[in-house]
Amino acid sequence: MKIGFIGVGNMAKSIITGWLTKKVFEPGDILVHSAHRNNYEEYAQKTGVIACTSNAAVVEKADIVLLAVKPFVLASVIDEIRDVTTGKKLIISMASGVSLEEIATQFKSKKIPTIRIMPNVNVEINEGMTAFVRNDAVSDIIYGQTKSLFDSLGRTLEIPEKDFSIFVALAGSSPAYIYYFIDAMARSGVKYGLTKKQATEISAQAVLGSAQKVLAGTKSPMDMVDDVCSPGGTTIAGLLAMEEAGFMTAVVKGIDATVLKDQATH
Ligand SMILES: NC(=O)C1=CN([C@@H]2O[C@H](COP(=O)(O)OP(=O)(O)OC[C@H]3O[C@@H](n4cnc5c(N)ncnc54)[C@H](O)[C@@H]3O)[C@@H](O)[C@H]2O)C=CC1
Ligand SMILES: O=C(O)[C@@H]1CCC=N1
Repeated sequence: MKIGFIGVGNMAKSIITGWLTKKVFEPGDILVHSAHRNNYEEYAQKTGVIACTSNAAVVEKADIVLLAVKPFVLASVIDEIRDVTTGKKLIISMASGVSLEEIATQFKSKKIPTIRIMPNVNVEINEGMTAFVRNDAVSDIIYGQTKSLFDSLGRTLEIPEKDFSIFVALAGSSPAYIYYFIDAMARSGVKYGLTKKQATEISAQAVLGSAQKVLAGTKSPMDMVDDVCSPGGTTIAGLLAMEEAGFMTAVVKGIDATVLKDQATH
């Protein structure tokens, strides 16, 4: 099976790395094309994936085509590939804020099997979180096969399309917020004399262990907060100071802004 990428930016490269690591695809089964010839040709030389000379060539040669361009470019890309896209090709879009209906309108056909996904950059280390929804042209078999390709990149979840905006906030965009939190913790460590490297490792490991404990699912996060807050201790002092600075409100406002921005793309 050949898989093609239109757009070879941050997200496409993260997915390709995740698949090559797990040997889900060989480099020779991956076709790429993007707007910047120097970038994608050099990338193809480095990784062994196949560089195509146009977006249409990717569609002609691939069985599955991932549209990995920014949302505002999607319409012009579909204009370029419409004539070579038949019902035998599976189209996967990861563009935030662009619905399946809008994609079908752009293709001028409801018969193009299309899956909308929302991955995150952590697919690069096979620890991603990817949401899925499909249109009526995608059979159960194709859908199951496609989902298992993404299962190799981390966790996957089928959700209704109406929930994609909140999913973007909680999983697509949130790695940036979590990296930012880790960096803020690390800077505090530097303030107290640690090197940035030490402080970053300490903070990242604390986030990783905490996330794994939440996913283990024995207790709610709030119960675990209580377990760490010894009466009269350091943690409750720190937590209350963070709340005074608006920690919970800052997070919720950030998620609200992400959702609104995603909805504004519709
Ligand atoms: N970066 C992220 O963490 C995530 C991104 N996404 C979605 O993934 C998509 C891609 O995002 P990024 O990889 O971050 O963007 P990017 O800017 O890193 O990459 C975009 C790619 O599209 C190419 N491109 C631009 N115009 C083109 C055209 N006419 N034909 C072919 N290629 C063209 C560029 O050369 C570049 O390789 C977006 O729709 C975004 O919403 C979804 C989830 C997470
Ligand atoms: O910032 C963005 O628009 C994209 C979508 C999710 C992550 N990055």
